[in-house]
This record gives sequence, structure tokens and C-alpha cells, in this order.
Amino acid sequence: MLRRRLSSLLLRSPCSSAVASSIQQQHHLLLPTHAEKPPALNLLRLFTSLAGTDGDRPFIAFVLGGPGSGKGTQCSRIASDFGFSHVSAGDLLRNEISAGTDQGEWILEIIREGRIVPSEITVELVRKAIESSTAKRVLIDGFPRCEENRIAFEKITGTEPDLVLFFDCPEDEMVKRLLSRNQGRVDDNIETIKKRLKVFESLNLPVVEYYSSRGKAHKINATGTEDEIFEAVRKLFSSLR
Ligand SMILES: Nc1ncnc2c1ncn2[C@@H]1O[C@H](COP(=O)(O)OP(=O)(O)OP(=O)(O)O)[C@@H](O)[C@H]1O
Ligand SMILES: O=c1ccn([C@@H]2O[C@H](COP(=O)(O)O)[C@@H](O)[C@H]2O)c(=O)[nH]1
Ligand SMILES: [Mg+2]
Repeated sequence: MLRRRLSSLLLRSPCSSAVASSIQQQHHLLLPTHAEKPPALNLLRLFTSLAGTDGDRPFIAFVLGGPGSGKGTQCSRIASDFGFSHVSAGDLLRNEISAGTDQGEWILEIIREGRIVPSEITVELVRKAIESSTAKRVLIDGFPRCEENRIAFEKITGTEPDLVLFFDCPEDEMVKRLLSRNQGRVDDNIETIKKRLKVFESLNLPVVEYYSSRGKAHKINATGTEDEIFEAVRKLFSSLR
């Protein structure tokens, strides 16, 4: 059923080529939960880079999860409790729209349709935001959205994230949260939400799977209260101190 729905997806984003291959796959996420310990070697690497001894770039954590899974909410808390700068890719794109440029108009249409903005735009915005941040630790919220984004980021910046957080939330809960968000977002309507969920499943989950296979992704159960979820997040980040 899901495969049939995904097969009927007609995406005009540069990530669309990934749809065909990803719908052939089952999305079995073999991620460690916050309760399980990440591999020891990984912890050592994370510890040294979080402590700022890994060259001159900041510690980078990608924060992924479906629409409405609570990425922004949890990132704000991580930022204030653990001294991270919070870079939301969606906010960077919405800033472009607010600036009223031609590019902004085009981005607005893509967001309205729940599609993915081309990598050359987003990677540049994210790269500049990382570069201009003075923080030693940076959260990148809602990016990379697809394998093409990921590959473009790694190629252009010559770096990989140190950690990937994945907020795992059931679809019905995400829909409920988005429909009551009331922030006037053009994409918080049921029609666009359905498209965003399909794009998440077909294009964003493969990115999580990629980082999972490299031992970098940590799955957090994103159901429950904000406090309960943050407790799990806090445990993970405390173990990296
Ligand atoms: N644990 C929670 N329980 C109930 N509501 C929540 C929870 N966490 C966040 N919310 C609410 O759900 C909505 C979506 O949360 P948030 O904006 O953090 O999600 P997001 O993953 O950043 O979504 P998007 O991908 O659309 O930007 C917000 O209104 C937020 O206040
Ligand atoms: O890397 C990105 C991030 C976001 N988009 C587009 O923006 C909307 C909203 O993003 P949120 O993270 O939910 O704020 C998303 O649905 C995409 O259309 C993007 O293209 N690339
Ligand atoms: Mg958000």
C-alpha cells in the first residue's frame, strides 16, 4: 500500500531520482536507541570533537525526523542546555522568502508543495550559517533532506556530521501536532502535510539509514511530552561531554 502510494509520487525536485531507488527498499531502521550505548570507538571520537580538539571546525550534529516530530522544539532546548548554535534549514529558506527576492518566490512555491529545494541553494545557506557561527557546536535542524543534499554538503564542505539525531514519531502524532501548530506556515495544511510525509519517507529516511550504517545516527523515541523526550536527548548529550 505504502509502496503503491510512493510509486505514484511525482516529484520535480532534484532529489527525485532517489525516489525510484528508495521505494524499492524497505526502511528497516537499525538504529541504536538512546538507551543503548553507541560503539566505544565512536564515543571516543565524539568526545574529542565535542571537546573542541578536532581541528578548527565546530562539532556538527544533524537533527532529522519527520515533519512535526519535534526537531525545532528539541533543538531549542539542546541549544540552551548544551551550548549549541541552532541552524534550522527551513528557517534559512523562510528567511529568503521574507527577504522578497525572486529566489524567495520560487522557494515559497517549493515549500508550499512540500518538495525539496535544490541542494545548491540549501547547502550554501547552511554552509554560510556554520561558517558565521562562533559556537563550537552546531545543530543543523532539518537538513540534509535527501541523499543528494547529503552528498552535496559533504562534497562542498569536505566534512561529515559528528552525530545525527533522529526523532522517531508515528505519522498520526506528527499530523496532529502540525495541524495545531498555528504558526501560519504555508505548509501546515493537510494536503501539504501528506506530501511532506511522503517525501520524508522516500527521501529523508535513506539519509538516516546511511548515517546509521556509519554508526553516527541515534534514534530518539519522539512520542511523549517535550520533557520526556528531552530527558532522552539529555542522556545522549551528557554521555558526550
Ligand atoms: N512532545 C510533544 N508533544 C506535543 N506537541 C509537541 C511536542 N513536541 C513539539 N510539539 C509541538 O508540535 C509542533 C511541531 O513541533 P516542531 O515545530 O518542533 O516540529 P519540527 O520537527 O521542527 O517540524 P517541521 O519539520 O515542520 O519544522 C509544535 O507546535 C510544537 O510545539
Ligand atoms: O534542507 C531543507 C529544509 C527544508 N526544506 C523545505 O522547507 C520546508 C520546511 O522545512 P522544515 O524543516 O519543516 O521547517 C520543507 O518541507 C521543504 O519544502 C528543504 O527543501 N530543504
Ligand atoms: Mg522545524
